[in-house]
Amino acid sequence: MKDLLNLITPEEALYLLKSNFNVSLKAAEIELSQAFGKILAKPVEAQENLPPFSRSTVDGYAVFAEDTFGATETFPVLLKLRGEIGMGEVPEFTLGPGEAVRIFTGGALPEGTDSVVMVEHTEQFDEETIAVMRPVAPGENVIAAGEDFKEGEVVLEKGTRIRAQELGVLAALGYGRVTVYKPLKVGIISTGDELVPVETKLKPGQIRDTNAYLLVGRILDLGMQPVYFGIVPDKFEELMKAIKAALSETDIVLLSGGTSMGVKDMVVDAINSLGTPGVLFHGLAIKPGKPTIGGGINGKPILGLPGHPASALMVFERIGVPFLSYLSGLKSSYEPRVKATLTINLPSKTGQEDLYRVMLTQKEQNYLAMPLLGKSGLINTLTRADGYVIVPLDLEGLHAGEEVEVILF
Ligand SMILES: Nc1nc2c(c(=O)[nH]1)N[C@H]1C(S)=C(S)[C@@H](COP(=O)(O)OP(=O)(O)OC[C@H]3O[C@@H](n4cnc5c(N)ncnc54)[C@H](O)[C@@H]3O)O[C@H]1N2
Ligand code: MOO
Repeated sequence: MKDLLNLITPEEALYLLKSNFNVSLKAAEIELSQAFGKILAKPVEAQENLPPFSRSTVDGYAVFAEDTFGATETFPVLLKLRGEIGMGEVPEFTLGPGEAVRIFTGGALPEGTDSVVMVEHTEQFDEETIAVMRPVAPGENVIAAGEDFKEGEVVLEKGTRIRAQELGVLAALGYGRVTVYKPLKVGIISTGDELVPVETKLKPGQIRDTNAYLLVGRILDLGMQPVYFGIVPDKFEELMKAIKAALSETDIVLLSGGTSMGVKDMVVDAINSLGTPGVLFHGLAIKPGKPTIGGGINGKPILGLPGHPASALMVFERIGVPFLSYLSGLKSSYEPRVKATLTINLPSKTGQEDLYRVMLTQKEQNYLAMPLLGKSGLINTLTRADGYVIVPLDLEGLHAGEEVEVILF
C-alpha cells in the first residue's frame, strides 16, 4: 500500500481552504426568541440611553448628596420628605434643597437629586421628616442614564454569536427582531460497506454509523444546521451521486471514511472527477488524522475525514471548527480554552502535530490535564474527554508538569 506523500500542516490546510472557498451568506430578520446561537449580520446600536433614566440601585431616599455631608448617628441631618416615587412612575416634581423622596430599587430619580441614601441609614423623624445618619457621595447608589450603553453606541458588532448575554441586551434595548446570517448548512455523508444505521441489529462485521452523530452534535453546538445524507457503500457511482446531492443542498460537505490508501478508498477520485478545484490536499502532518482530504467543487468545500471516530472528530476540531467558523461570518473563531497542568509526558514526532484528548480535573486553584491514550478507532477517549491539547509541529513532545492550553469541546 502506498504511503501518503506531501503531507501539509493543519495551518497550510486551513489556508488552502480559506483562500479557495467563501460562502456568500444570506441574512434574514428573525424574532429575538429565535436568535439564540445565530450570528449577527449587522452591528447593533443603542437606539436610546440604557438605562433611559437615572435609577436607584437600592431602597431608600433620593437626595441631593451635599445635603447629607457631615451626617452621623449622633448628629443626623434632617430632610423634608416629599412623598414617594412608585415603580414605573416618572416623578413630576423637582426636589429642592433639604428635601428627600422615598424611592425603591430601580425607581427613577427626580430632578434635583443625585444619590440615594439606603433606608437602613435613615430613621423616620416625624410624618414629614427623615433623619439621615450617614452621608452619601454624588452618584452613590445610582445607575446614571446611559451608564450601561449610550444612545448611538455600537453595542454588538457584526459577526457576534448571540449567547444568553446578547439576547438580554437586545431585549433591554428593544430589539424584538434582529438580522442574523442564515446558519450554514453542513452536509454529512458516511462511507463504508460495513456501516449500518443506528437502529440496526448488527450482523457479523457490521458497525453502526457513529461519525455522523459525532458531527451532527458538534455542528449543532456551533449553531449550524447539519443535514445527514446517510450511509454510502464503497461504490464509486453511489459516492458520486451522494456528493452531488449533498453539494446541491448544502454549503459544505463533510465525508467520513474512505480517505486512506485502501483499494476501495475512492473519495479522492470522486471529488476530482466531479469538478474543480477538486482535491487540494490529501494528507496532513497530524495525528490522528493523517489521511484527511480537503478540496471542493464549484466553490463548495468538501472535507474528507478519516473513518476512525476519534480521527474524524479530532480533525473536525482542528480544521473543521475554525474553517466553519470562518465561513459562518463569526468575527472570531469560537474555541473556548483553559490552561491546565499536564499529568504525564506526551511524546511526538517533530514535523507532526499530535492532538491528545484530555480529561480535566480540578486540583486546588488549577486544572490538571490527563491525556486519554487510546487507538483512534476507540470512542471511549472521546466520551471521557473535555478537550484536547496540541503538541506543536516543532516539538518532540511535552513534559509532565508543563502548563498547556486545552481547547474544549
Ligand atoms: N495500511 C494502512 N492502513 C491504514 C492507514 C495507513 O496509512 N496505511 N491509515 C490508517 C489511519 S491513520 C486511518 S485514520 C484510517 C482511515 O481510514 P479511512 O478514512 O480510509 O476509513 P475507512 O477505512 O472507511 O474506515 C476506517 C475505520 O473507521 C470505521 N468507520 C468508518 N466510518 C465510520 C462511521 N461513520 N462510524 C463508525 N466507524 C466508522 C471503519 O469501520 C474502519 O474501522 O485508515 C487506517 N488504515
Ligand atoms: O490518522 Mo488515523 O486518523 O491516525 O487514526
